[in-house]
Amino acid sequence: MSAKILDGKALAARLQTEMAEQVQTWIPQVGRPPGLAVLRVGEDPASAAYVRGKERACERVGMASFGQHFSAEAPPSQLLDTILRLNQDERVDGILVQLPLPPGWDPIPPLLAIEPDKDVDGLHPMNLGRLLRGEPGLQSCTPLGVMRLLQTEGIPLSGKQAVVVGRSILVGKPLSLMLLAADATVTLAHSRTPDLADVTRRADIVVMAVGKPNLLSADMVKPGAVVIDVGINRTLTPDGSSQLVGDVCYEEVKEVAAAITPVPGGVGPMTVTMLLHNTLESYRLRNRRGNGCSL
Ligand SMILES: NC(=O)C1=CN([C@@H]2O[C@H](COP(=O)(O)OP(=O)(O)OC[C@H]3O[C@@H](n4cnc5c(N)ncnc54)[C@H](OP(=O)(O)O)[C@@H]3O)[C@@H](O)[C@H]2O)C=CC1
Ligand SMILES: Nc1nc(=O)c2c([nH]1)NC[C@@H]1CN(c3ccc(C(=O)N[C@@H](CCC(=O)O)C(=O)O)cc3)C=[N+]21
Ligand SMILES: [Mg+2]
Repeated sequence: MSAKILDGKALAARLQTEMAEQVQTWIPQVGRPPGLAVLRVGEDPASAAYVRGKERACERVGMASFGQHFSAEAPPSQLLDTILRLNQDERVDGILVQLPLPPGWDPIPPLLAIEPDKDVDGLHPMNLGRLLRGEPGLQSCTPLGVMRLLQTEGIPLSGKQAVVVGRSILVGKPLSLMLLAADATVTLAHSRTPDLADVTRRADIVVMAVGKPNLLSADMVKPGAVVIDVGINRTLTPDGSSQLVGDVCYEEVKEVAAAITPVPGGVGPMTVTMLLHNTLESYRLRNRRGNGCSL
């Protein structure tokens, strides 16, 4: 038996089409499109590619993008001043700082400077606190994309054993809180987990968010489990071309799992889509207040 392929790319395309239609109906009521500002520092080629992808997606659904790029040698106060200006800019609904920042740049001051209502990456302590408390607020895009994919595919979470491998503030930790809120029993594993296979073999749902190719092999997966691969790794094939792979031995795990996300085409496109979703949510909240329109 071969696993059902969870097609994040197709779901992302569908959701983006819906959002594009909503944007077109709301622009006349609000008098402007939703706006997203993506801030990038330094010359990391992967970050540059992600930011391009986000800006393209923005334009596809009719949102305005207000990207800015800073040199790694620029004073960090330039980034902070820009954030404070964007906080006040009525055309901007979402602000995000692409991570990681270059060596020597502390991500905490910019993350704290972003107005929580415009924090579409969900990384401000206010929004992380809301997530922890189970209150409404902007939530991190990748975990949100994973949850949306699971829900759309009708995968039950309540009472299930969920194992998340990787405990970053961007992915693993917030995702474990969302799975917990959906009534899964959650285990959060990491590099100091002594016997990872023993932990993952108990799981009904395994999420890999590490950044190590082939870390999850078929013998580590319970037959019939659902496997979500968040990992994005660029590797070289024997013939020297570059290839994108996740954290899962995809070919062998898909023979034991009930369902699996591919890389590319799984979680990645959902991340970008949830960024647009958060920006739209922020736009609606900002324009609902007081002025009698029905967003
Ligand atoms: N598809 C998408 O949309 C996205 C993909 N990614 C990708 O997901 C991956 C994870 O990203 P991110 O969370 O930012 O990464 P981080 O590097 O911040 O975190 C990696 C986590 O993996 C853990 N880890 C490392 N080695 C092992 C191991 N051998 N066994 C178990 N756990 C291990 C680390 O443990 P410890 O805490 O002990 O160090 C850490 O918690 C990357 O490949 C990244 O590119 C990220 C964001 C979005
Ligand atoms: N502040 C911040 N927020 C982030 O959300 C954030 C970040 N920093 N830093 C880096 C990670 C990584 N990330 C991805 C986004 C899209 C794809 C994506 O679209 N992937 C496609 C393939 C893209 C390709 O071909 O290169 C796919 O998996 O199908 C992947 C990874 C967001 N991140
Ligand atoms: Mg993917």
